[in-house]
Amino acid sequence: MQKVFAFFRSLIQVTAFWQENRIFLREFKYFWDIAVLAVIFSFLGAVFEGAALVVINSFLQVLTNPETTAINLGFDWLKLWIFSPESSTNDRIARLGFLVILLAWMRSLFAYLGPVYAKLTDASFADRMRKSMFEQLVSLSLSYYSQARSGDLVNCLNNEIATIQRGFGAVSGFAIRGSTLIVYIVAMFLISWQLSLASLVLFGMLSVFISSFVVRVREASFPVSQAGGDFTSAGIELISAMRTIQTSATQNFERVRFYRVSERVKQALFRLNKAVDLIRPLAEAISTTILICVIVTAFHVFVVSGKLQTASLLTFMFILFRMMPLVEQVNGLRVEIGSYGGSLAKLREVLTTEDKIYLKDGEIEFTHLENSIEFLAVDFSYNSADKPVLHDINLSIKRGQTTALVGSSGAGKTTLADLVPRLYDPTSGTILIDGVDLKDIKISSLRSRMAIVSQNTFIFNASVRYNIAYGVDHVDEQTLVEAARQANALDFILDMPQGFDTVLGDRGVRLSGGQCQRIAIARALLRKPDILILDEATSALDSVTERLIQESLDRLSKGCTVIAIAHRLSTIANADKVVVLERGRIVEQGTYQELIDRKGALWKYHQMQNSSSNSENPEHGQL
Ligand SMILES: Nc1ncnc2c1ncn2[C@@H]1O[C@H](COP(=O)(O)OP(=O)(O)OP(=O)(O)O)[C@@H](O)[C@H]1O
Repeated sequence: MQKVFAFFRSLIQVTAFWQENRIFLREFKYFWDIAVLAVIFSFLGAVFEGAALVVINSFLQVLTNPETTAINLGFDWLKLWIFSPESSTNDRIARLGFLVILLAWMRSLFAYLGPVYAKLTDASFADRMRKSMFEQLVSLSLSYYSQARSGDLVNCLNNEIATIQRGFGAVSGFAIRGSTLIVYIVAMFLISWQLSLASLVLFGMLSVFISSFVVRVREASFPVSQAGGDFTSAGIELISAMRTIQTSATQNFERVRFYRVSERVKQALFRLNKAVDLIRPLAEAISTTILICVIVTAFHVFVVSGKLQTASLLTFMFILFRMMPLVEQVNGLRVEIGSYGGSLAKLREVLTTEDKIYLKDGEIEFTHLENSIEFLAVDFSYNSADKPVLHDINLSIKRGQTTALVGSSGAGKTTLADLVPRLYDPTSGTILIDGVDLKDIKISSLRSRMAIVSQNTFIFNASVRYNIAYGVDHVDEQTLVEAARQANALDFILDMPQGFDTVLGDRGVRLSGGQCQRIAIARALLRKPDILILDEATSALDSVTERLIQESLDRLSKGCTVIAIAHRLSTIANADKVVVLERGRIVEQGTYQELIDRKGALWKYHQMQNSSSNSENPEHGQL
């Protein structure tokens, strides 16, 4: 039996449909039971509808010809109950009427349950898609984000998934209406196979005709997704850059740009809708023509010649009339499903794993640094097509020491520091941590023992409490207050309207640069890191704030192994080791005094900063 299952599974897996859509289809395993119930309920609804039609046919026949008993109800016991010899005509009509009512109520019950479960299936599918997107986004290497547009990703999360949910709804609607249609067809065949065959051939031709439009609609859906991504990007950029836009008085320039993207969305949607909307009226006109032709032919050929009773023709027409909107809906849904092609392609592009870089997790738990972190002949480039950003880095970072990275802007200091928490993997060479390859260490254990304090610390639009305790479980009030105190942040937090419960706004807009940094330091203090990466602020702070921050950084650094990215030489005079980088290469390393005495690169920076601070321009006092 298992072999049979395996055979079918492999058969399904090699089909082109599975290959193209497996990213979506495999999600079924999470909600297959709901999907199965939706299909069963919908099918039962269709079965009861078909049964009601057969009984209505009998009901009409008995009404028009009360003496008749030559009626096929499918079950002998049912026929015996309705047409029992002692029953009067009134009894038969009443029993048939009761049966019609019962079947109609059963149909209504399942016509309710079917769509409810179908919609739950759609919602479960969208839920799975959102969760898959999350899993994909958090497991990708950061280098992916250097190339991806955040607008495209937000558009996928928001609009494309909602669109696909509608598409999935269309598929289940297609299945539900399709199964009802099958039941109608069976009922039609029971009345007259000749008429049914003729109708089927005609409706089949209509279906083939519509297929050519589905292709056109699918093609028109791709520009809609592209324009949607462009528009979301433009929207995100507009809101994030509002300060720059207002201060640079570029509203007019931005208006032209924004209007142009919005216009592109309108045009793409117009072209898609033009293709979609053409089909319905066309299909309606063709269906009506088919219907009238079938009725006229049926009347002349079958009723006049006595091959079909008037009651049966009436029922046949009744079924055909009920079938017409269904046929239109099924065809409409086919077109609609085609229109989701662009969204499916976009989501597939994001969720595909084969063409993306992931960091393979290691297995060894990291608890603390015992000896050193060693960089051995490390090269790194952000993308294989780009030039390397780091070349032949050989460096030893000793436990408990402060290693300062110095160099001009773009020299590669941040990139080098980012390799330690494994935000990226070296393109070649190795990084060892206490002799173990960094790639063999469990990433979460490594990162949980590290803290990064940088000028770009992300502040969440949540309370001060949430921002400081971020990523640490169960922090009591006393520890929280103490961390804020140590970070010299307590005074300004208590001055805020709701103290630790004050919400800080998007990206911490309600905080000054210096306050953001102190929140970041408090966050790092709570983590009690073993390894600390400090990316010093390049923006000038007033001397009081600078002293407060330096003080809190000194407290934070105590007992840690520190990698400090320095922009002002004054902050690294006490470092155990200074590493000077130029264009991605280490040009010298040693203690601060050794390098100054050597009169090399650091000495040149030293001279530059001295002369610029003498010229009283603090901006020039930085590397
Ligand atoms: N995410 C990225 N994708 C592609 N290239 C990048 C990325 N981040 C940085 N770079 C490039 O890598 C080089 C080194 O950048 P890095 O940020 O490491 O320099 P830095 O020395 O820290 O500079 P700064 O002092 O200005 O912060 C630069 O040329 C930069 O353009």
